Amino acid sequence: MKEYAICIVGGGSRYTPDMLAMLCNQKERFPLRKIVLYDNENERQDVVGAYAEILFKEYYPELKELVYTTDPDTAFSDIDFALMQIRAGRLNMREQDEKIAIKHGCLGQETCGAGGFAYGMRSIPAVVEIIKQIREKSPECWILNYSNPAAIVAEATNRIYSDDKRIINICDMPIAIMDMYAAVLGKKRKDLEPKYFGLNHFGWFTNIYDRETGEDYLPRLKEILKTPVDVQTEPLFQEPSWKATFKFMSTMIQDYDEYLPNTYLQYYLYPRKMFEKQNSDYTRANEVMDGNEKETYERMETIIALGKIKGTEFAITEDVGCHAEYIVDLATALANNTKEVFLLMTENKGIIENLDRHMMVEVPCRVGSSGVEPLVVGTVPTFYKGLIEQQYAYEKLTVDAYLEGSKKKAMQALVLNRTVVNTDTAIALLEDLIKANKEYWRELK
Ligand SMILES: NC(=O)c1ccc[n+]([C@@H]2O[C@H](COP(=O)([O-])OP(=O)(O)OC[C@H]3O[C@@H](n4cnc5c(N)ncnc54)[C@H](O)[C@@H]3O)[C@@H](O)[C@H]2O)c1
Ligand SMILES: O=P(O)(O)OC[C@H]1O[C@H](O[C@H]2[C@H](O)[C@@H](O)[C@@H](O)O[C@@H]2CO)[C@H](O)[C@@H](O)[C@@H]1O
Ligand SMILES: [Mn+2]
Repeated sequence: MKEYAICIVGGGSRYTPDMLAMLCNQKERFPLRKIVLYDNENERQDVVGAYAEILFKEYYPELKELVYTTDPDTAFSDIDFALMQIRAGRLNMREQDEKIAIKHGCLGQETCGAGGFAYGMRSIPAVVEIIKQIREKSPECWILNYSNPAAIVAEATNRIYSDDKRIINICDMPIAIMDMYAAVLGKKRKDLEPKYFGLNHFGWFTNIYDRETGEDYLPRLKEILKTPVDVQTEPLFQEPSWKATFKFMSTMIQDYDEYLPNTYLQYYLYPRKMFEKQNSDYTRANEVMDGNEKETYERMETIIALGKIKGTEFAITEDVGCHAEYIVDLATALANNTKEVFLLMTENKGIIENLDRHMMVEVPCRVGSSGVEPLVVGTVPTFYKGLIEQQYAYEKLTVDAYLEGSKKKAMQALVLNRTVVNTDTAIALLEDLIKANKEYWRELK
């Protein structure tokens, strides 16, 4: 079996340790000769790198090469896959995004509304530059992007690298939701086959079929989920904000009982309610910095001090979470031509007949060694069409604003976002976001 070389871009991410564990677990199916970790911050990369040395010595002795570096030329030479998970501006800029939006009476959220807009304007140049550097060194490698806001990054990369069919944008939220469906049905996620349409963080499940019997569980799931369920599928979901998100799904299903919504629709369909729930002094960024990020780094530092993982409480298990699992499954499908179906972002091209052909939709796609083949959806009803078109216009205008350096388009994008709406708010918000993002955004005129 061919052995591959992969690079994790944003190697200092709090998601990297689980991804590395997943690569160890999957070595039979997806054998590797080289793993590269690349980050633009030395201090972070060195910690994850030192942790990876211990992990691979114990769990992946067959691996020929581990490289951890902040040099892009070293990182991107001779690789078959780049898994990208950068956070331009890190979590302290996420905190700014959230708090500036709240100050203006809007929802403060990482990927939705004004926060997602600000993050998008930082992510586009960073991701575009990294892709350019990767293509100089490894023109054929698969680039699998998780970096958020994925909808905006996908729109930008599709416009800027329109001929490059080896860039794939992916999100784990739909499968995290499917893990929850599987749990309440007493099944495994891989027993289920979804039909889904929409944009990233803005979509609906229309059917959940049993892969073996063909039964559609959607009616049963709607009944079950009208009552809030306590989701236990990921340790992270025990945090108060995730608990509240999954709990709120029941309200959405009671109000809209046609399809099953992505959790992120709560922000667009109930922006006032979501705004009222926020704590302007302590947002999700604070929760993550004080919680998951800190714990992840402390865990790696403890392991480095111990010098071992096996035989300790940190020994890796089969279950390393769906974020890592999904991206490694996707890489495996590309490498081994498995033709598995994934929910991915892809150019519409008629898959959803009554929507713009160039829209970056999130739909089921078959994946094999020749790439991504989206599966037909058909037409979508007026309510969903209206919502999607407005949200896509916001995403498109955000990318236009970046490409043209246009303040007018930036303002128009914000007005179109259902979490902002008012023109005076959009203008004031934009001024504050420009000031906060001086170091990251191109100049808007
Ligand atoms: N698509 C999805 O469903 C999904 C799911 C989870 C996380 N994410 C995304 O994954 C990313 C990582 O999240 P996190 O919470 O681990 O963030 P993090 O801040 O812990 O890690 C991101 C890493 O990227 C590095 N980085 C930033 N800019 C860089 C650049 N230009 N070049 C190289 N490295 C750079 C940072 O130094 C940091 O170590 C974010 O974009 C997040 O939104 C996406
Ligand atoms: O607030 P955060 O940073 O904890 O999460 C924001 C991300 O939420 C989704 O990803 C989930 C994922 O669905 C879940 O399975 C698990 O792996 O945790 C992730 C969050 O930490 C969402 O899809 C991402 O785009 C968000 O960045
Ligand atoms: Mn996502």
